[in-house]
Amino acid sequence: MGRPPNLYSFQSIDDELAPNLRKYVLEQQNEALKRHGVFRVAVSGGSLPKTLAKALLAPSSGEGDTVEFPKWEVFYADERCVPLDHEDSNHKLVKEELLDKIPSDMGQPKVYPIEEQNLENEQEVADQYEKLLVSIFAARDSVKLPLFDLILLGCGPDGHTCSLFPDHPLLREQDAWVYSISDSPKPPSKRITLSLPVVLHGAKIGFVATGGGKQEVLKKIFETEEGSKLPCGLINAGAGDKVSWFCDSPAVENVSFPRRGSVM
Ligand SMILES: O=C1O[C@H](COP(=O)(O)O)[C@@H](O)[C@H](O)[C@H]1O
Repeated sequence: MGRPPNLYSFQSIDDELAPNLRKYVLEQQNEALKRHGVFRVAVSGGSLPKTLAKALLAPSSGEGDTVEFPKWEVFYADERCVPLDHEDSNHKLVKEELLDKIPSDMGQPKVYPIEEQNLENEQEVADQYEKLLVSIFAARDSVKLPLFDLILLGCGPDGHTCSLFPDHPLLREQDAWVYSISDSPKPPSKRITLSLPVVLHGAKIGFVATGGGKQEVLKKIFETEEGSKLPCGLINAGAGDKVSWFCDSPAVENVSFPRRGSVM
């Protein structure tokens, strides 16, 4: 590993974590817009969308602090193979927590959910999503991997992220951009997920992990050999300082890993 990941710890989610997450996301947005006029971001489900909404729906404080939603392209880091209005759908969650709450004068991002045909065939869903990514990320030139400007991830209490689970054979897969999983230890069992190489290739990777329920796994990830082999640990090891963790105090109370101050 080159330089270590950035670990931020905040006392309050509303007053500190969310404004810092906003600053971080908008830094990536502004850089991406300068680079290629579009901001391509992959988002997760779980607890992330709620915190992300707190960050992004706050009023702008001036230049450089504007969320330019119409220039965003939103993809899913993982998705469950269920209809888009099913309560297990990550898209439904992101829609309800964030997209539906965007004031109309801000405009909407372009969102890329999974296709709803053939949901019973998870491999088909993964293939369709990969085809979509190829049409966008490899429209002009062939590329080995899609380059997301930002990938926003959660961390499960078992150290999983996206739908990449501890000790699962998917962690060793290198060839496809999107994989299906039919034996997810966390229900629902059928899902699709970005591959580990795709996540590691992201320009920036931001984790959001909050609450005391994450403390044990974060201690493991940041302090132990065993934890460095968990999916989140593999991303820390493989992507180094491209990775930033946004945590609250209860999540990292006993984690002895150097913290950074604020993003500001
Ligand atoms: O199943 C999933 O879990 C992870 C972690 O969720 P959290 O609630 O512990 O933050 C999430 O990032 C992923 O998108 C989701 O499908």
